[in-house]
Amino acid sequence: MVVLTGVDKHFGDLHVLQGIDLTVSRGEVVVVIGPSGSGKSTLCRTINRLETIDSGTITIDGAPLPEEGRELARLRADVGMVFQSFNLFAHKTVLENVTLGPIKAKGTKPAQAREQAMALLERVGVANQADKLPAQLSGGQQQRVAIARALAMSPKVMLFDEPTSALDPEMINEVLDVMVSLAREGMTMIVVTHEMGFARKAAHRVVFMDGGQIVEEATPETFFTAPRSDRARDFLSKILTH
Ligand SMILES: Nc1ncnc2c1ncn2[C@@H]1O[C@H](COP(=O)(O)OP(=O)(O)OP(=O)(O)O)[C@@H](O)[C@H]1O
Repeated sequence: MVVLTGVDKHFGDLHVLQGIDLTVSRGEVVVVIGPSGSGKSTLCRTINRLETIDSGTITIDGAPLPEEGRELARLRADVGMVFQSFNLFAHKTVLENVTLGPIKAKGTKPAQAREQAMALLERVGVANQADKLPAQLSGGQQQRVAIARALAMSPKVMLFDEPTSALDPEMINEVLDVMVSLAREGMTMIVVTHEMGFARKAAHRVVFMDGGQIVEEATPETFFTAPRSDRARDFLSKILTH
């Protein structure tokens, strides 16, 4: 379970997160949407400790987020993150990209890490690309490798920050399908996306952010048919007409 209480964050004068309270239960899939600049990425990045917070608390299964050192490495293993840009090591093979984390952070033996990585690559449908370099793969395949890499650490929660927005349209579904299957397997997920099809299919809850605040939360069904706030209504009318 991920719990944020009163999380505040400034970038200089910009108050980018304003008292965020959010609880994500184990096995829950929360989709975060909102206009550009509303703080969605920053929210993800604070949960993964890529950004510090000014005040408030963030806990994962009851443990507060560590600041530094070995504990930070443990946290990085607890939180699997998938970014818009796949962030794979260009000069390592697909297989090495997936084995590296567990070998370094968890001390997993190479043979065991390889076996686990092959199973994960199979799960995301790219096992036949294991010996290639990332640049030899399509964007959709690279993003699926990035998902496998995040899963390799056996995370407690997976964060996705606009995972399909850098992809050509025909590759979006292959990545979303992997995410839907993870959701159905009971993975705890926080997903920043404007792919409303994913939200409808897999989300338990939609969280709408604007101006660094959570303005509204509801089930996808309620949110898409009857948003309560004017800001959410305006936002939905813009994205759904695109
Ligand atoms: N490292 C940083 N330094 C200064 N300002 C930042 C930094 N990162 C983000 N910001 C600003 O904080 C605000 C929120 O950014 P954030 O990326 O969290 O929003 P977002 O909702 O994810 O937007 P988008 O949908 O465009 O990715 C924006 O105004 C952004 O310019």
